[in-house]
Amino acid sequence: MDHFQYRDGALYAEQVSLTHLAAEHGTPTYVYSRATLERHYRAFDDALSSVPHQVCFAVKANSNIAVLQVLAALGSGFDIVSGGELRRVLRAGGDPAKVVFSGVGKTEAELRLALEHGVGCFNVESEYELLQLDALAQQVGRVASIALRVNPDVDAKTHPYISTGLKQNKFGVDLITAERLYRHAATCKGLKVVGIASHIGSQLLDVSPYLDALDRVLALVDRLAAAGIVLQHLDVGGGLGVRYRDEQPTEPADWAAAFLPKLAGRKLTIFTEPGRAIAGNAGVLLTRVLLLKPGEAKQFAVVDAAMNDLLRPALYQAWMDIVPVQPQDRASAVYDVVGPVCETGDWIGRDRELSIAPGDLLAVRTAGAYGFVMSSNYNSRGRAAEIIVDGNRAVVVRERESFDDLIANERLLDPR
Ligand SMILES: Cc1ncc(COP(=O)(O)O)c(C=O)c1O
Ligand SMILES: N[C@@H](CCCC[NH3+])C(=O)O
Repeated sequence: MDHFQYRDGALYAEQVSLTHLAAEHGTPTYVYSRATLERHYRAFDDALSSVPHQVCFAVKANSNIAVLQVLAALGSGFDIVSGGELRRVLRAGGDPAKVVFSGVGKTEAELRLALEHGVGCFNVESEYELLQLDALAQQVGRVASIALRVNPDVDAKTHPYISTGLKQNKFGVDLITAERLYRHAATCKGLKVVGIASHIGSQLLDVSPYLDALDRVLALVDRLAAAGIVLQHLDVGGGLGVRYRDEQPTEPADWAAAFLPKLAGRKLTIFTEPGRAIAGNAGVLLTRVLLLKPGEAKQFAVVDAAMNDLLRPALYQAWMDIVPVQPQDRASAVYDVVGPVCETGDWIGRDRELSIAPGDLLAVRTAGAYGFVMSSNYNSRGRAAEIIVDGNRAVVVRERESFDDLIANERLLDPR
């Protein structure tokens, strides 16, 4: 359920007409709903309410500063993967003590920044990082709280590009190595061992890979405890899927009910890092039909949003729902909905039956996660505007990039 609903024949975000938003602010534009963000955050918070826990929103899914601000105000922590994401969290009023810092390639500058701001936990993903962090922490006179991100080698049964918990994936360290590294970390002056983390992939529709991963991780937790290394928290990662078409994703309450019994008898605070399940259905991408172009094999609807605005279809062949904002009663046809970018792979949807004409406004649904954040300036296109709706109010959080913005930081060679 989300707060994008039809009323009197037109699509609204909460109480705001998307037709009006597009008329006033242009397209392509991402629109987010505060109420949906809040409801999804609460679904995770409530699902874990029987145990000590911390929900850490995965900033990579949607790093819009107002989105982060809404979540921070609800008490959310954040899962970050770069210094840039840390800056955004701080700017949005997030508490660095509730931040977990994941990532396979943290730079020295990023580690220093995170140490300086006292992030809650470094989710360490390699031996190199562990040793580097210990040295840096000692250098700056701090102690870094750490978890090792373990790679439990389970098949999350998702798209290969978004599976992260198989041994052929670059993420985390295997369980045997992790045990050795924990024993070493326990002796390091710059480190405090506090937890363990695992994240096996994204857009997971079934809880069984989660449960398999958890069994392997808990076996390590118990082996460590027997060796005197007692962990305080278990970070189960994110990854719960959403419905793009007809998927039946597991709800947070059912997901929690499935795994919480496994923790009985252990005193572990649960961390989770959902991104898509919180932000996905909280956003749409508004785009206008530029023209209709009949071809010999296909009819094309050329719209003003392209793969630079929404990469998921081109990158993962992802199916995203495309709906008219003001459906009209006229003949329909089957179109490939494509953007203006000079790539055959630049499509938003294929073989879609739509009743549209040039100038019509379309909404790509479930675009609140991995939408704007994956956008680029390819073909020197300015990035889309971002608006957040709160009841009957709409706030432009980020203006559309102008052509001037695009070249503002570029320099010409001195004349010869
Ligand atoms: C370490 C980590 N945590 C959390 C997430 C968020 O995943 P999702 O948006 O699928 O919940 C990801 C992305 O897959 C990730 O790599
Ligand atoms: N960008 C991906 C998810 C990436 C998950 C990050 N580890 C998507 O759109 O589905």
